[in-house]
Amino acid sequence: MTPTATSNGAARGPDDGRPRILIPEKVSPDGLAMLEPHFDVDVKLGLTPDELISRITGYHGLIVRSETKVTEEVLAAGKKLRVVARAGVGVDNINVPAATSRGIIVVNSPSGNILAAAEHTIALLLATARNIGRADGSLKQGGWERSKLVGIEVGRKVLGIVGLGKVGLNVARMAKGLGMQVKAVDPYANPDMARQAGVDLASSLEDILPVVDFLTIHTPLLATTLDLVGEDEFRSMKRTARVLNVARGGVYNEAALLRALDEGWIAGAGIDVFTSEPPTADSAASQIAKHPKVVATPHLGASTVEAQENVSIDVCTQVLEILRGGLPTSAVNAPIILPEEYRKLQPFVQLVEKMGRLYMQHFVRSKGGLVGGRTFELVYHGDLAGMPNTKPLYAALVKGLVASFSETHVNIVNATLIAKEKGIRISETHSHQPGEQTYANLVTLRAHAEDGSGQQTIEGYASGKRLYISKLDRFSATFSPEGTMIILHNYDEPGKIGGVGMVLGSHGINIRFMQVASLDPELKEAEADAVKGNEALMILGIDRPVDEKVMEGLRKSEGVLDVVLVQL
Ligand SMILES: NC(=O)c1ccc[n+]([C@@H]2O[C@H](COP(=O)([O-])OP(=O)(O)OC[C@H]3O[C@@H](n4cnc5c(N)ncnc54)[C@H](O)[C@@H]3O)[C@@H](O)[C@H]2O)c1
Ligand SMILES: O=C(O)[C@H](O)COP(=O)(O)O
Repeated sequence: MTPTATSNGAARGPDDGRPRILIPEKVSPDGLAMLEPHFDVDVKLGLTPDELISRITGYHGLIVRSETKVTEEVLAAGKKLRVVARAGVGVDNINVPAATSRGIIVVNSPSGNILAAAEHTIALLLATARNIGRADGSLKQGGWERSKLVGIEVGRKVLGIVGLGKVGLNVARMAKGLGMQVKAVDPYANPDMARQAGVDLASSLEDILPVVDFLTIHTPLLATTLDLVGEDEFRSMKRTARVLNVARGGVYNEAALLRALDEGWIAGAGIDVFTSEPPTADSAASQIAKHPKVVATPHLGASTVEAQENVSIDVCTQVLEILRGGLPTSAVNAPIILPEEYRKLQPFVQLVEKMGRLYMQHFVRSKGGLVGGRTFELVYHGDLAGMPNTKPLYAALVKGLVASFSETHVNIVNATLIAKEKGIRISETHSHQPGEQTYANLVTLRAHAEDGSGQQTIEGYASGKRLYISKLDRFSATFSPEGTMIILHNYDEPGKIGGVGMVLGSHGINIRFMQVASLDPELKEAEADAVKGNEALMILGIDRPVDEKVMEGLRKSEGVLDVVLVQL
């Protein structure tokens, strides 16, 4: 085969035994210099998707930024690929599940560019306030427009931040330095950090929209944050307000943003990211980019010399480590369990992650707030209590809890750090109480309310590879935490099952299984007098997700106290 040129100018053949790394985007040389003594590093800019597919065979590592689409086809063609590194945060351009199924580790740099992204947000904030883009454009065209381009001051104005994570918190600190008042919405923000940064935490987006002069979103793009701000939200803002997006295209609905600008519901926008990049001709994204009330940049949030050095060193260190057989520090998809512990703990890792997800979906959503707080206790019984290393179970709980509100990828390496960042406290108890032999391999998850008002409990166990939930709050049950489920809290009276079956049947929804969980026998006696009849939980496994109409129908069924849709 023809030798390929390496980034340090040397020419080597691909078969000389050294691992090979392909870099199809501009990545800072600082990290690459660490790789070059050990591997063949090929920088090949401007590859088409087909060229990438045909070239990737024979490479052990691939390092990309946001432009390269690492599709299933690319991964399938990369027969020798062991690692895909994202020199940045977002991995939305990488098919992570396909990488996982092929055992390819995906790593990123979660913090290397956050300062750059925060500073870019502030740059857009000031540019929208002072019409910098239009003024610069007009002057370059020979104009001298002063009276048309009078701006506003940002000092003493209100900045609303949605998503007070790494970037959001830095934006908040910088905005305070500009003399702004900062209000933030983030159900999982760390209140201590918010207080220290001088940020008022609000309970909902609706609360802040009418009062903010600027709004900036710093959440990941998830199902729950797609179109977070649409027509209704824009209409509820001040007509003088301006919005900023240095997160991901899609957190503001682009069609709604265009209307809001055209019809004067808001005064302007500073936009760095779009749903398609570069925006396709005539799309809402391209009209926004060209709009006179918009200052637009081509996804430059992370494009500083310093940020590019940071992310390059971050990911190249990990590529080096992985290709030498070590563990990465920021793996997006690495197994959260080490091989030697895998066999014994694997079913429990899945169980505990599902218990975390069930907790977030059942208790948190059903009560409309974070009633259970962030203090958790994991109790291991039976054989599990004797396991010396339960770190994978701890990591699995953090993963299950944060999955519903963050795209942060939790693994055994970063779980403690992420729990700390999110203000989640987890204690682990190895229960060796006598007489527990019958509870071999049982796990109890307890959530303690912050105000001391009580606790919620989920219990589960694994039998071989099968997982079961045996207790949900005050109710005893036996069901597999699998797929889509509806959990109804109801009075345990005759006729309930028929009523619920009718509602689901009328919408053509098949029931896969049904379980009635009754009040824990010990509680039953104590509570029997206090409640109107007995309460029960009805757990229905269904064949597909249902819409709000079905949920509303179930809520209206007689004797139903609460209904929650759970996806596990
Ligand atoms: N434009 C760029 O070049 C650039 C550079 C860096 C990061 N980013 C993007 O910025 C975003 C934020 O990055 P980060 O590092 O701060 O992430 P992060 O995970 O540290 O913070 C995200 C925060 O959003 C919160 N959140 C999630 N859902 C929410 C909701 N519905 N309402 C309110 N808050 C919610 C989470 O609790 C978390 O605190 C990511 O999408 C990232 O890809 C863009
Ligand atoms: O997710 C990120 O890290 C940013 O969006 C930056 O993307 P980039 O590396 O393509 O600049």
